[in-house]
Amino acid sequence: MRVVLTGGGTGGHIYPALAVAREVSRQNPQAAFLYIGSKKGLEAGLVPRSNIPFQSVEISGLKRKLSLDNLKSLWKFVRAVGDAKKMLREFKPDVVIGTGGYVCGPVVYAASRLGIPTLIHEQNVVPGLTNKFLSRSATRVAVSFKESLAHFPPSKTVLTGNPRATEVMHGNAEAGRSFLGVDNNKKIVLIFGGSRGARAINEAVLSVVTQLGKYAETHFVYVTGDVHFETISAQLRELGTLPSNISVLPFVHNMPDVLAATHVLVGRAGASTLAEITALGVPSILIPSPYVTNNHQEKNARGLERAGAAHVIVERELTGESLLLSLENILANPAKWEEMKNSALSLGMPQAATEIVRQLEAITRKK
Ligand SMILES: CC(=O)N[C@H]1[C@@H](OP(=O)(O)OP(=O)(O)OC[C@H]2O[C@@H](n3ccc(=O)[nH]c3=O)[C@H](O)[C@@H]2O)O[C@H](CO)[C@@H](O)[C@@H]1O
Repeated sequence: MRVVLTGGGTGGHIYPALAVAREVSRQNPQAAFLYIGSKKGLEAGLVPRSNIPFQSVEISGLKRKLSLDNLKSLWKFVRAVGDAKKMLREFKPDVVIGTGGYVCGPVVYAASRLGIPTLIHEQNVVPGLTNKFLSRSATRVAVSFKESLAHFPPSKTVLTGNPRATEVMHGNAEAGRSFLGVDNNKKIVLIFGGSRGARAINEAVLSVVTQLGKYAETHFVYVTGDVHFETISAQLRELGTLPSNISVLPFVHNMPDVLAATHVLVGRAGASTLAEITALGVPSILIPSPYVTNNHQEKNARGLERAGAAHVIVERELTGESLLLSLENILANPAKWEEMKNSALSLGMPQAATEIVRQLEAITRKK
């Protein structure tokens, strides 16, 4: 099978595409892949690490108001469709998979124009603009939540879940612990603010970081996000020596292993993160980003909270103290932790990638 993947901007769009690629490879070791992304998105750095060839088209997002910038974006879109068609004619894929973000637009659209079967995957409850636009021409639409079914044409839309759920099931807790240098007798609390890091979470953690030493049975893995790492490191240096039960990292590239070893997650409520922690049954404290379309992260997070899998702190109420209080509530209460774990597991869809590959096979056979 020859597969073109596209999706970009943030990890939440890129990792699902890579997870589908890995599942295709597991089932079909001869499969060949090409990833088409944007040089400006995180995909330009993340995709080459996974040994999938990467090519780029130039694209920018549309603003909601009519403007000169929008005309430029439209022109870029038309040019990117032309560039994508050339790449597709050369690679000759059997199927094209788009996982959201602006860059998917021209690539999936070009594939449809060339008569190549396409599948788009939507990670969020409320679909992004690009996927809404593409759903008219795509062969199949795969969604992560049943609430999203109503946003897409019923005849071609299926509920699969998010393929990252399957990916993290292949993680190895021992490998995660050994990567972090944490032995078996400590519980791991993992803190990260989505794929780009989150200033508000970083500030809350910084304000209480020197107090973390008192939780001697716990190891804190504090992931700042690449762009924030230098600033945070400088601020931490000013605070003097850090407690020994904390590691500070810019980004984690082996998240399935690290998550498999995680006892409690503190983080944003991006769709892929939630798919991962529900598949594994990791209790969480979620601080949804208020800076996203339709406040969709809070909707994602409240779903977990209603099920009893997470505690939600809205960003305006986030302080170092509110975070510690909420953490203590879980760490000091094993029965509550167990309950949250089981509630998270009840929401998990660990077969998602397998189901998506089944859909891919169905649409390529129909070609
Ligand atoms: C601010 C913003 O626009 N956020 C959106 C973006 O989030 P974002 O990309 O932050 O969110 P997600 O939580 O969906 O995905 C993050 C992915 O990056 C991985 N990861 C993260 C940190 C790290 O150090 N290493 C690592 O591998 C996570 O394990 C996960 O697989 O896309 C999501 C999926 O469309 C949306 O739900 C989010 O609302």
